[in-house]
Amino acid sequence: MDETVLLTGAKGSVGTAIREGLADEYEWRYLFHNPPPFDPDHPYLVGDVTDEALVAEACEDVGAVVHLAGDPRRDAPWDSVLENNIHGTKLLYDAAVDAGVPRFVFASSNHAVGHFETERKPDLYRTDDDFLLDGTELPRPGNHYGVSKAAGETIGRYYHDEYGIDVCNVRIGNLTRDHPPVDYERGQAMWLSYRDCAHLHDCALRADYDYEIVYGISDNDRKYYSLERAKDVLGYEPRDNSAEWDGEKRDAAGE
Ligand SMILES: NC(=O)C1=CN([C@@H]2O[C@H](COP(=O)(O)OP(=O)(O)OC[C@H]3O[C@@H](n4cnc5c(N)ncnc54)[C@H](O)[C@@H]3O)[C@@H](O)[C@H]2O)C=CC1
Ligand SMILES: O=C1O[C@H](COP(=O)(O)O)[C@@H](O)[C@H](O)[C@H]1O
Repeated sequence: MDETVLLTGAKGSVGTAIREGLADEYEWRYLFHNPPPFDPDHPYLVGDVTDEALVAEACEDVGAVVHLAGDPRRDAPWDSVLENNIHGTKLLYDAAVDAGVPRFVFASSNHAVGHFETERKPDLYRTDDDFLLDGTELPRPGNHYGVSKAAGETIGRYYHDEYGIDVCNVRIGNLTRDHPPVDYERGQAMWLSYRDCAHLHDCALRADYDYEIVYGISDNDRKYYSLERAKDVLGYEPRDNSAEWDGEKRDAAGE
């Protein structure tokens, strides 16, 4: 893509994985919540996604938005997710369609479907359990934060149907740098490595689709989220698998 790509939440963990992995692939415009404590390698704006004038400026002459900004806490209070996640996402969609942006990639979450786990855990976190969610299921949020992510997906559905903007919702699992979460079966089932995170977002910026919900995890043996949609529609080719880690990385033979 030759046009500028707006990346909100650019200083956060997911933003860092994308900036580090795809720095040279796009003409980025970063949106930081606060002045960054480093010298960014691309132009940037500073402010809040609920600032309508700021997001209008941020979306000018943009070919795609990757929207990560929000309160990521699983126990985030309702006031915060309502303002930062739901209202902020709605305002950014408004700005994007007003500016004629053709594509919007939204950071959804595993917590949008968290209550599918309630009657199945801990078995579904284990390799010998066949249960898989594939993105066609209705949301079953596990907390108010998950409600806000399901709302973000639905806001995108509306803006896609009403205005024709391409939308990809990435239900991100558990992003951790260098290795999967230790002593945390759920986290190992939904681990997303930094390089797979960058690659998945690269795919979401390049592929052809209309409205999509995909799971954003590495190809973990323990997974209970299907990767078929991400692979078939986006061309995602994950390279990591939490099963290859046991304190340190093991080779394919498990040694
Ligand atoms: N890290 C993970 O494993 C997962 C992350 N996600 C989602 O991905 C996105 C990024 O998450 P992380 O990078 O982990 O979080 P983070 O907290 O590291 O980064 C989020 C960034 O958004 C900014 N932000 C928050 N509210 C804002 C607002 N109103 N206006 C402008 N900027 C604002 C924060 O200052 C922060 O820099 C979030 O939407 C989160 O819900 C979803 C699933 C898993
Ligand atoms: O949506 C998110 O999910 C991940 C994984 O959830 P957890 O409850 O197993 O930690 C979380 O780490 C991240 O902060 C959150 O935004």
